[in-house]
Amino acid sequence: MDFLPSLSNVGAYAFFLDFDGTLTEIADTPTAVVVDPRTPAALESLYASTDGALAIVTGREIDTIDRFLAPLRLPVAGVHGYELRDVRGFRLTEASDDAAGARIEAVLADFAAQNPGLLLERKRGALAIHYRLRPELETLCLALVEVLAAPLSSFVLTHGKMVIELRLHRATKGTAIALLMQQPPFEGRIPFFAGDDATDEDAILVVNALGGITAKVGPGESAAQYRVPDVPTFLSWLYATVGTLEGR
Ligand SMILES: O=P(O)(O)OC[C@H]1O[C@H](O[C@H]2O[C@H](CO)[C@@H](O)[C@H](O)[C@H]2O)[C@H](O)[C@@H](O)[C@@H]1O
Repeated sequence: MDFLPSLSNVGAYAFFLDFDGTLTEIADTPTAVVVDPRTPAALESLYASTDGALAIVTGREIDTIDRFLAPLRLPVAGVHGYELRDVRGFRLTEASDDAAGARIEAVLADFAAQNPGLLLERKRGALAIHYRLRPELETLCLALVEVLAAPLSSFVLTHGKMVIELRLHRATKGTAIALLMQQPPFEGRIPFFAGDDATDEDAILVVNALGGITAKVGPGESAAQYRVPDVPTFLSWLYATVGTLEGR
């Protein structure tokens, strides 16, 4: 896989960027993430230069992204495409089985309480059990979530970076990008996506199919066209891209 080249004619693109592991380094816990102070300014500049064709596409809730990037408020596809904030405002893109989710949440909360270091992240439309501080519990966490999800056809289980997520909906980062690409200011542009994790592959497949550019940040198998070795290198690429725009 080639290294991500610099883009000419940046204004022709629609940018879709993952958050954790792409715009920020992975931290020990979801709340411990630190955003480089240059990043919101760079995103704001890219947003202006593309007439608003920039969205964060993330497993996080939109509110969480707003807090990390404050005071910047960008278009965001949150919880893997379940939440969407675009020119039409905020909406949920799919139905979710919240009643079954509440029953599973109770079991997982109990399990996390009995195993200090495990973190249960409750999101609108998803539950995530983080085992980064207790890596030896990976197999047990996976087995428990599989058992809980097995009787429920409406659930999707994904295994990310030291996290097992149970989605209560069928949206993906790919479906979110496909939706956004059908509306202004994204439509008619060349999609660009960068991401680092397993759930980003849904987005990479859609953007590849739309004739866009895809980049994988960090190691691991990917259908992306280009590779970026790590977060600092991706941020340098982003800052250089924005710097190029400002220097025009
Ligand atoms: O789609 P993303 O923006 O990449 O979000 C994916 C998940 O990111 C968060 O978890 C990951 O990052 C944490 C902070 O660096 C880390 O502690 C954890 O181990 C990672 O899995 C977030 O907490 C999840 O909700 C997102 O789905």
